[in-house]
Amino acid sequence: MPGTGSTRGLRQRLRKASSTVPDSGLTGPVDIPDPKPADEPKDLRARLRRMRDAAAGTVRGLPKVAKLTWQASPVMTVLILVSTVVGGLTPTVTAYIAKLLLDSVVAAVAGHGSTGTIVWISVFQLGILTFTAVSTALTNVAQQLLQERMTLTIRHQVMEHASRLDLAFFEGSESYDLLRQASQEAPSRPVSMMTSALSLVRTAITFASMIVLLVSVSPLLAAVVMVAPIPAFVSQSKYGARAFMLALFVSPIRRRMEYLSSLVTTDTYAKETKVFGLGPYLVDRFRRLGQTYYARERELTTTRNLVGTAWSMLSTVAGAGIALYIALEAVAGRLTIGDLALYTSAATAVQSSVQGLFTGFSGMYENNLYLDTLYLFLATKPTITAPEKPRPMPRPVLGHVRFDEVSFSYPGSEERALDSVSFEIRPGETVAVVGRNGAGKSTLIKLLCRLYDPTEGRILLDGVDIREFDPDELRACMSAMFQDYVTYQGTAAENIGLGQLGALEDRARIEDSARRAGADERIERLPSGYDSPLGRWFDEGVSLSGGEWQKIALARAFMRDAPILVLDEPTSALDAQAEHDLFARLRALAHGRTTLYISHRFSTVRQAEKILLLDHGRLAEHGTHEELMTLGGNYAELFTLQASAYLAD
Ligand SMILES: Nc1ncnc2c1ncn2[C@@H]1O[C@H](COP(=O)(O)OP(=O)(O)OP(=O)(O)O)[C@@H](O)[C@H]1O
Repeated sequence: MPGTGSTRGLRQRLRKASSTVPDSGLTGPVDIPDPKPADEPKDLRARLRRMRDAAAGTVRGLPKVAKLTWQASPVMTVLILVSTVVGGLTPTVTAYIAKLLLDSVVAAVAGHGSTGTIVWISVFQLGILTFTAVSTALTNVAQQLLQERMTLTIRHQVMEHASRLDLAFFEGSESYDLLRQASQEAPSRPVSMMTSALSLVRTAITFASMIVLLVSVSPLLAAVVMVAPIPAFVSQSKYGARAFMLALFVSPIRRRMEYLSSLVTTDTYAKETKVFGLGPYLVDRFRRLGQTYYARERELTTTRNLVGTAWSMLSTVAGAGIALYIALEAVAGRLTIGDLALYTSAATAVQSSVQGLFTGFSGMYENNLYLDTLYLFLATKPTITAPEKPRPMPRPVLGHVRFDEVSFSYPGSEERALDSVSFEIRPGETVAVVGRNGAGKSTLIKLLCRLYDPTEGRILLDGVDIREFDPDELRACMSAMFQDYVTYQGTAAENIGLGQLGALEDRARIEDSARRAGADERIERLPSGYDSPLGRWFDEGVSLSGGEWQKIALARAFMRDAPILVLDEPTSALDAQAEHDLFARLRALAHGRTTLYISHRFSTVRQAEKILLLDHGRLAEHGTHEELMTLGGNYAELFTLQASAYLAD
């Protein structure tokens, strides 16, 4: 099996697996590479060496899991441990009792044994069986409860950690897989890992105790039992590694299939898929991907099982020969009938132990891989944190903003989204940011809210570098509405109230914010007013129009009585009247607070006290509308372009 579970190795494997299918699934080939790894070990020794490495990596992962399990419930952990040891010894004890029983029956038949002994052995056998049944039931209960508890604990940890991570983590494409796996796949893994590890221990105990028992009866038998499963072992080790590689290759294919499926089955995409007639095409792509995936899986599963069976037939034939030999030995009186029975059950138990060792081990290996993603996720540290001694926020915050030679590139990108941008916004000023698509307007806002830190330069609030404040406190003095605002599946009141958690239940304030955003009239017409559920998750949820949703998002931004207000295209979905009304109100609303808004509509832009024009990340022009028009530059050109569209003739 490939490599150990080091963090770097895991990242590489994840990347390699996702790069096996370069296309999005929408076009391109639908093939899956042959799961036969290029560096597949050629001989048994190499395979064993690789397995040993993998085992070492997997075993290293155990202490962490044991700690997690112990933290979740010490009692259940002990219960499971005890039952594992007991469970491991049971087959051996049962086989030995069966041998004793047979021998005493034979002795009694021959006339030199007592029925009393037989009764005692039977009672003992019943005791063992009852004990096994009870301990199995208890283990199942403990395992299920532990599973639930661990899943909750880990999901809680993942959520808590995710809520602390930077925006960069969520916007980066590499982190996507990590977050998905950590939140969806990992929570159930620690218990599975423990279960696999314990079943491995149980199997090992059975194996060892059987061998010890057999050695005491006949060392030759013990040797035979150990040698017989080797062929099966060989084939398992070969195909186990391939199955793992296939699972790794298949995971990106499955993700693409999920995506294709969601395009056809999700309401948000339904309009486009219907109008563009994409349905049959997407369904066909899904089908073809599914077929390839199935063909690979079928090939491997069939070969694995057929070859595996052929090899284990060797074991079976050898086993049958030996059974015959032992039977003859028993007839000759050199072994007892009990020994014969013992050999039969031992051979079966050891054979299935070998199988169990593999299943247990590959289970652990796989679980460990997922757990690595969990640890990797939990080890991701946010970079935007409060300094050791954060500077207290000024009281009151005046809202004096200064960008000082600010440059910024997104992580992993060479291009500068902002390039040496310097400007100043005086307290209470209303500033509009304009520029073509991709000019860096939204980026500027993200930096101001400290969702990212500048690569160079600094941003000052009331004369202090914003990195000196606690980011949470800084954000508490800002309110924002983003381009891709959230439409919460909640009531109208909740949708607005979430803008200021402390006032989530403050109906008067919520209604006031709605009024300021121009959302009040629509909300009052809803069946249950502010208590009407919005969105389609609810049976009676109301579907709002794009503009109506935007007004709700604006109302949420107005909930906060913040000295700095940031709005990214606040009127993109509003009708002309609503936009006009909003800006009329905004002037009153913005009074005394610094307001920064992005807009492509020059009718609203011209009302700002200052206009910043970004061009390819650089601040190309700034000034009032009149100043920029007189300048006759880019702004004047864009403004005239838009205005001329209205005055075509
Ligand atoms: N999360 C991100 N990771 C990498 N690059 C990004 C990211 N977000 C934006 N960019 C890039 O940064 C540049 C500026 O993007 P930004 O969103 O600031 O533009 P914008 O002026 O707001 O555009 P628009 O008018 O279309 O909203 C773009 O070239 C974009 O491709």
